[in-house]
Amino acid sequence: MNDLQNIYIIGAGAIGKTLAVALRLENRKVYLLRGSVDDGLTETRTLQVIPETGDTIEAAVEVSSFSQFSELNGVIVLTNKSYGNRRLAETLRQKAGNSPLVLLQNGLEVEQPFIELDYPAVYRCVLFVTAQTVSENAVRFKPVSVSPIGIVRGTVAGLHEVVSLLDSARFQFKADNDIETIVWKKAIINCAFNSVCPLLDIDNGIFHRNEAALGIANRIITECMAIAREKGIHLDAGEVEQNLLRISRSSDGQLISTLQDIKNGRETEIDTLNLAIARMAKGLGMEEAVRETALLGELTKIKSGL
Ligand SMILES: NC(=O)C1=CN([C@@H]2O[C@H](COP(=O)(O)OP(=O)(O)OC[C@H]3O[C@@H](n4cnc5c(N)ncnc54)[C@H](OP(=O)(O)O)[C@@H]3O)[C@@H](O)[C@H]2O)C=CC1
Ligand SMILES: CC(C)(CO)C(=O)C(=O)O
Repeated sequence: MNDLQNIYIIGAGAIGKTLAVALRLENRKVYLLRGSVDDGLTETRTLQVIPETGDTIEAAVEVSSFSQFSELNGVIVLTNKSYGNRRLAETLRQKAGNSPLVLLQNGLEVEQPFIELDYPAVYRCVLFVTAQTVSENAVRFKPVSVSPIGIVRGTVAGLHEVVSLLDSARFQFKADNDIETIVWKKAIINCAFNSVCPLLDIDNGIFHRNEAALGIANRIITECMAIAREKGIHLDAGEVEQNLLRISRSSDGQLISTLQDIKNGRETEIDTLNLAIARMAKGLGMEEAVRETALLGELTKIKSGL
């Protein structure tokens, strides 16, 4: 029997901590599990979430690791960086049983390792929030709009069940029946932000401040849309550009996660962004159509390894 009341959040980063606090404040049963380490420790930490306006909220959250659990019987929410998915898909397989997974991650093909290992229920979310770690137990958080969740593999009833378990006043979710289109739109925008900003070593505002940078973003949008079309996803280039500009204005001065990762010597998610587009293009015999997207991705990867 699956006890969906248990919510296991994997990855104690900016998003994982924020979600854990939002759910604890509604008395949900939350376990925050470390994604990159398994030190066998369990501790209760007081985590703080600092909004842009208004009062800081906080909650006591149990933080532990995989070896503390023989099974994860409930909803499993992935808030780890996408490059950890392949290893996590293997580590989790036995413990997860039939528990549904919800992926709160940027990028394309991030669900692939879980599909390959036959997880029975996989749901995908596109996050419309910004969260940044400010200290070990504090996160700055700005909800932009309600984050949609849709089905990769599962049922409509299952989708509504996970949405109602995760949705809360402070971190809102809704069910969406066309998540693939939203995933692509956001991923294309990230292909521009997560390569151009790190390569220029500049903040997210560059696209609304600099016409030449916006020109490069528009070429990336055009290239990626050609691949999206082949996958049956039809987007409007003008609308994607407007979304990119809106994010650029609203996050002026902020550094994109890939640039923060490079500055901190961590791996980046470029493999599930520009490099995922390049792999898909190769599979379709369309390498020439995505030359700039692929090149920017390769340069970003080189920069992260220097
Ligand atoms: N922050 C934001 O504003 C937004 C984030 N996103 C997406 O949400 C996801 C989470 O982002 P965010 O919380 O900001 O990222 P953080 O870097 O703050 O946290 C990610 C967590 O991933 C875990 N992790 C890192 N490496 C590995 C690994 N090799 N294997 C398993 N787990 C690992 C770590 O957990 P632990 O410390 O427990 O080991 C880490 O704390 C990403 O896909 C990001 O692109 C999307 C939109 C906005
Ligand atoms: C594009 C952006 C900045 C929007 O939140 C994002 O996805 C991120 O912070 O990783």
